[in-house]
Parts: sequence; structure tokens; C-alpha cells
Amino acid sequence: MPIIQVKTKNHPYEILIQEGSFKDAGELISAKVSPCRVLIISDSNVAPLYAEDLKKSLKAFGFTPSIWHFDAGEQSKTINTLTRIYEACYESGLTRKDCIVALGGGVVGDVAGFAAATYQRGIPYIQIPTTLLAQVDSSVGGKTAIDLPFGKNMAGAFNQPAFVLIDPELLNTLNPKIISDGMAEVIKYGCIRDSALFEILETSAGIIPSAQVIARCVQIKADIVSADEFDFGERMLLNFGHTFGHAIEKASGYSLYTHGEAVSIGMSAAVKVGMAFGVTSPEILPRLTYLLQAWKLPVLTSLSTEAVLTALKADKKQLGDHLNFILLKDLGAAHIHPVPISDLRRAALDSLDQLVLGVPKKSFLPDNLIIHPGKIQGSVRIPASKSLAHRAFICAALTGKTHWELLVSGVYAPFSDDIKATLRCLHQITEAWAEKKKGHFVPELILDCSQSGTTLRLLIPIVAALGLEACFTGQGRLPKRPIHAYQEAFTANGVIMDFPENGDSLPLRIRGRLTAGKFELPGNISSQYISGLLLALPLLESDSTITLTSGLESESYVNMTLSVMSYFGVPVTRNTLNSGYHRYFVHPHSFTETSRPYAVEGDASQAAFWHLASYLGQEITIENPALSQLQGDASMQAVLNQFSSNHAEIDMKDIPDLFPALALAAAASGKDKRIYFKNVNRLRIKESDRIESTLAMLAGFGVENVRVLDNEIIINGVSSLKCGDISSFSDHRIAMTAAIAALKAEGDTIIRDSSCVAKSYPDFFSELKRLGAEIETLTEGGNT
Ligand SMILES: O=C(O)C1=C[C@@H](OP(=O)(O)O)[C@@H](O)[C@H](O)C1
Ligand SMILES: C=C(OP(=O)(O)O)C(=O)O
Ligand SMILES: [Zn+2]
Repeated sequence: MPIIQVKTKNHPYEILIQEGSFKDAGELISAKVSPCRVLIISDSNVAPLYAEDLKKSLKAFGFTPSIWHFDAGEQSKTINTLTRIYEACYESGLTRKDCIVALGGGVVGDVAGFAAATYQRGIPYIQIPTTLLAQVDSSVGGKTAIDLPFGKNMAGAFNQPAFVLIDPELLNTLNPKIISDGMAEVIKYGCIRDSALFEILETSAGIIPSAQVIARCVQIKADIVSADEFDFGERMLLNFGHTFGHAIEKASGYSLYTHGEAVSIGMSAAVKVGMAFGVTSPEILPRLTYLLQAWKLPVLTSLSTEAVLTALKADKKQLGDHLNFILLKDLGAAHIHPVPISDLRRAALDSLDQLVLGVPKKSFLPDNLIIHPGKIQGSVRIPASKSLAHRAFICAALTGKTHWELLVSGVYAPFSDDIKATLRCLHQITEAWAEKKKGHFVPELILDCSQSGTTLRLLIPIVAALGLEACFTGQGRLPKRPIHAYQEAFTANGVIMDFPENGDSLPLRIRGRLTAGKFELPGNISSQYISGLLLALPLLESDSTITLTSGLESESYVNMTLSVMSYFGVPVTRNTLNSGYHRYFVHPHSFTETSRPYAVEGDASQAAFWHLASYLGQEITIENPALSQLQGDASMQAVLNQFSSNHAEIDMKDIPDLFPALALAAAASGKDKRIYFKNVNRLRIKESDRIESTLAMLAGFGVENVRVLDNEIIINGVSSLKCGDISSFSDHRIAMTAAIAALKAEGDTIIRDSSCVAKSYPDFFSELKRLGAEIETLTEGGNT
């Protein structure tokens, strides 16, 4: 028989975990306690099911049992119930030689245990837990309590039971919500102590835990309680997820969430806090999220961060000027991490704010830098693909599910500014959409796309298809980047677009509802127009086509759109017309949730900077290369290989974002090289005019022998790079290219306005430093 010992100093006791053991309760209890009077305390849910059987079984082994029960639920965990239990004890004639049996869930165990601790200064009690939460958690360890008007568990005692009898068969009749409630605690044990248990849970999501799993949880709790009965050290680890969990329960008046649900949100928040403090590895968040969600447990709260914060500050575990958070170093390895009260707001915002799934780790992001030439070495994990993440979040949002962000995994903090812009706008759009569906009036949305062309061009048609009124705004160069190509197509299909009079694209106001039909667009301005329409047209009521009026450039980006749409259940078909141009056929279709979140792979356009570093002789390995080849920029290494020929010809049509890095590589390839870049004109409409900014950067490194022809650039290589003072033109790809080049320059290089890397890769300079680059912040009066 599986028996677990709890080795507390004054009251060691045993826990028996055995399927079917409940029917032998009388016999099993008689082995621990001599025949006596027994008061069975239960609640209105459990008593009708099991109390009479227990009474009979006890009677058969010489006990004198009676039954008393109260209304099921946390609201009964009061001093009033306690008083009535004392009365029942008295009426049943209980003396200090007799005992109480707690038959039920956590509330029954807590209040009956506290009655046993105090009736006649203490009588023995036995736990027979009937819910999963009580079996794996509250029946073990001797914490008993009642709630007081000013707080949960405010009066109580450490009172170890004489015996705990756990029959996992009793769980089979429970409703699934009660099982989920207990699963939060089961998952907690995996997190804090046992990664193997966590893995078992991952492969058995949705299946009621076996006796072995319950025993594993009880063993973990028994070990921890044996080492620290009174909660001064190690036992605090059991509070993983409970710091925020208790605050959330309290802030919602103990009505919105069950304990398990609040702990579930709390565990997910604790992982994000751990990420913010650089303690917890970001791989844990999607795994934990997936597991909790498989049990239909929430991972985000609808409560305001302020409300949770207020409750958090009143937490009874507050110690002076800091609060003890339990953070995970790894799955199975928890530790106590004191967080100063002054940092609590940050921690709460980082982890509870619905807009941010990850947390903004402090990246090294100064404006002006000096980079010393030198060697870098090591391996890097590139951030999630920006292009795929935009699409995945958009498709996820279009499912209309709450917490749609969680249908996407692999996108970790620090988030790029572009992805933050997409998330922010999508939250506004999904909320407005839900309101509109209810028939409510929705005022004009102000959608700030920051500097992200993708956010802007992909969201315009979606907003139009949903019939929302919006004003799109943006910063940096975005208001100058073209979006007029939508105008003709949309005006003919029910949408009014108001552009500013000065010829800029933004602010753009749109109103009306897009109707299905035949859309025509050029394929050679920006593929983002086509991606945007493809995402929007399934939302309409009838079939549509998109016909391209010129050859498609940046085609891989359109294919990425189709691939992510298909993952979310939306098919699109394509023809190639006699003209050689594509036509897409889109039917009304809903975006649907899949059983697994969409996992965003590494960003090939960012990996390109590390390929450039390797090309220039640095020793860098990439831990997470793009796997699918969906990203056109995954061809960076193959293109660099072509440079072995002295006169390589490179077509930029499908890989526009690689240009700054490729141009620099061409220049640094040596005196014999002359590299032709074709189809470069579209580079002028990116974050900077990327022909002008790239050539200015090359000139800064002493590369002057460059010819610009119509739609073509020829770069002649040099034997070494000079050092200079380089402007990034506020373009992230220029700043990152220049930083890698600076490591090979003849002297120190200044890079101006380099914080623009936050657009796509906020951690870039922190990573560069970690790999050994010597970088200083340039200040007006001197350097630091
Ligand atoms: O759809 C996308 O995610 C992108 C498409 C490309 O733009 P164009 O299609 O305008 O070339 C690319 O340059 C941009 O960085 C991202
Ligand atoms: C052009 C880019 O992005 P976007 O068009 O989304 O601003 C880029 O990241 O280089
Ligand atoms: Zn708990």
C-alpha cells in the first residue's frame, strides 16, 4: 500500500493513497485510532454521497459515529460555522479522547481541522479529502483556518492530522471544473520541484491524474512540510503562483475565480516576473501556458493591474519593505526572490498587463554609441520572426477568442516596437469588434502603428472589412511611406479613405464597410497590400478575387501570409494568369483556433546580421535558425556564398530587407570584387530611403566606389573598412549592419541614433556586448 510519511517533529503521521480505500475507511482508521466517538464533518455536496457509508464502515469497527454538515462553499468558512461545529461536538458528546473526521474538500478540511485544534484545547482529527485540490494540497501539512471579514485564512492554526486517507476513485464523479481547480496545484508541484512530473502532465493533459501522480504531489508536499512545518523557509516554495493568486482572489471579492484559477493566473504572472528579473528562462512560459490552458485554466486576468496591486500590498506575507515572490530558475527548480515593494508596480505591470505577454527586460539601448574594433564569439538565439509574428497575432485575433494572444507561442520579451504596435492595435480592434457584434455604438478608433509598415498595411483592410471607423497614425518615416494603392480599390468597394492634404499617408481616416468583389493591385510597390487584403477578405460575406496588375515582388512575404492563414484554418487558392501575374481567390471563412498555438520561428532577417558577422570572420553560431524556409531572408548565407565569384549578380526583388547587410558584405569582400544588385528601387520606401542610407553608411566606412544606375547598384569592394561617424538614419537595419561592420573597422566607429533597433531587435546591442563587443555610450561631455 503506498504510504507517505510526514515527519514533523511533534506529530509525525501517515498518508495512505489507494484506489478504493474509502470503502475500508473504518478498518484503516481503526489501525490508527482506538474505538471512540467520531464526528464526521462534511458539506452539503459530499455528505449525501459518502457520509452514511463512512458512518457504517466506522460502526463496523467499533466506533460511535455521528454526522454534521454545513452548506458547501467558501462562504461557509466562517466563525459562525466554527461555532456550530463546537455545538455539534458538544451534542455528540466528544471528549479529548474522541475524534473528528473531515470528509470533503478544502473548506471542510480547513474548518474541521481548526475546530479540532481548538475544541477542548485540541482533539485528534483525520482527513478524508474528496476533491483533487484537497487530496494533493490542503489535506496535507496541517494548515487549518477560517476566513474573517477582513481577510481569507485570517484565524487558524498549524494542526497536523492523525491520519490522511486518500482514495483517488472519489475523483471520478467530480465535475471537470473541480478537477481543473486542483490541477493548478498539481501543475505547481511540477513547476517547483519535479520537471519529470511536468512532462508527464504535458503528455496527459485532460486526463484525471492517476494515483501515482497524486502520490508524487503528496510526497513533494510531505517532504517540504517535514523540512519546514511552520513556513519560515522552504515551505514558502508552495506559494508559487499564490502571491498574485491570493491578490487576484481578494481583488475580485473571492467570487470571480476559484482558488485554482487564481493560482493559474498567478503562476503565469510569476513566470513573467521571473523573466523580467532575468531569473526564469523564456521557454517555460509557452509550456506552462499550454498546460494550464489544456485544463481550461485562465492565464490572464480581466482585473485592473491597480486593483491587484492594492490587494498585493495588503498580502499578509508582506515582510517589511519587500515581498517574497517564488520564482522558477527552471522547471522543477523554484527559489524565494524578495522583491522590494518599490518594484511591485513594475512587476505587476510586466506580468499582468494584457497587452504584454512577455516583459520588457532592460535592453542596452543608448542613442549614440562608440564601437571598438574587435572579436566577438558565441551563440545567439534570434528573436521570433517579426513578419510571422504580425501574421500569427492577426489571425489569432480574428478567431474572436478571448486571450487570443495565447494562440501564438515563441514570441518572447523584449518585444519589438513593431510587434507591440500590432498587439496594441489588435486589442483595440478586437474589443471594438466584440462591442459592434453586440449592436453597441463604437466610436472611431485611433490606431497608432508606431513605425511599422506591416502593422499599417495589414490592418487597414481588416478594419475596413470589420466595418470599423478608424484613424491610423504613425511615427518616424511611416507617414511618408506609401499606402495610396489601397485607395482606388477601396473606394470602389464601400470604404472612404481620407488622406491628409499635404500628400502624406498619415493620419489616415477610414469609414464604411468593405464589400466583397474584384480587387486589383500592383504587385511591385509593397507586398504588404496583398497580405493585408488576403487577411481581410475571408471576413466578408461573399467571394472575392485579388488580381495583380504587375509582377509580384517580396513574394515570400505573401506566401508567409497564406501559410499562417492556412494554420488558422483559412484556405486561399491562386492562379497564374496569361499575363504571368497572380490572381488569388478568397472565400468567406472563419479563422479557427487550433489545438496547439502557432509557434513562431526565429527571424531570418535578424539572423542575417549574425551571418554577416561570420562572413567578416567572427565566430557566431545561431541556435534557432529559421526552419521552414518560408522566410525569403533565410537565403542570406546562400547569397553570401555567391560572393565567392568576383562579379556576383544579386536580385533584391524578394529579399529587400537584406540589402544593408549584403551591401556591406559586398564592400568588405576585398578589392577584386564587384557585386551587382538588381531591383533596388523599392528600397527607397522602407524605414529610410535605404539606397541613400546604405550608401552613406558605406561612405562612412570609406567605401566610395559605388555606382547607382536605374534600379541597379554596383558596389566595388575595398581591402579594409575605415572608421567613421555613421548615421543610422533612424533605420534599424542600417544601425545593426554598421555595428557589425564597426568590429572590423580600422578604429573606433560612432553610430548615431542606434536605439532605433528597438523597432525589430531591442536586445541587439545587449547581445553584441554579451558576445564580447566593446561598446560605449557616447555622451556630449565625454564617454561612459
Ligand atoms: O509583409 C512583411 O512582413 C514585410 C514585407 C516586406 O515589405 P514589402 O513587401 O513592402 O517589400 C519587408 O520589407 C518588410 O520588412 C516586412
Ligand atoms: C521594412 C521593414 O518593416 P515594415 O515595412 O513593417 O516597417 C523592416 O523591418 O525592414
Ligand atoms: Zn493553493
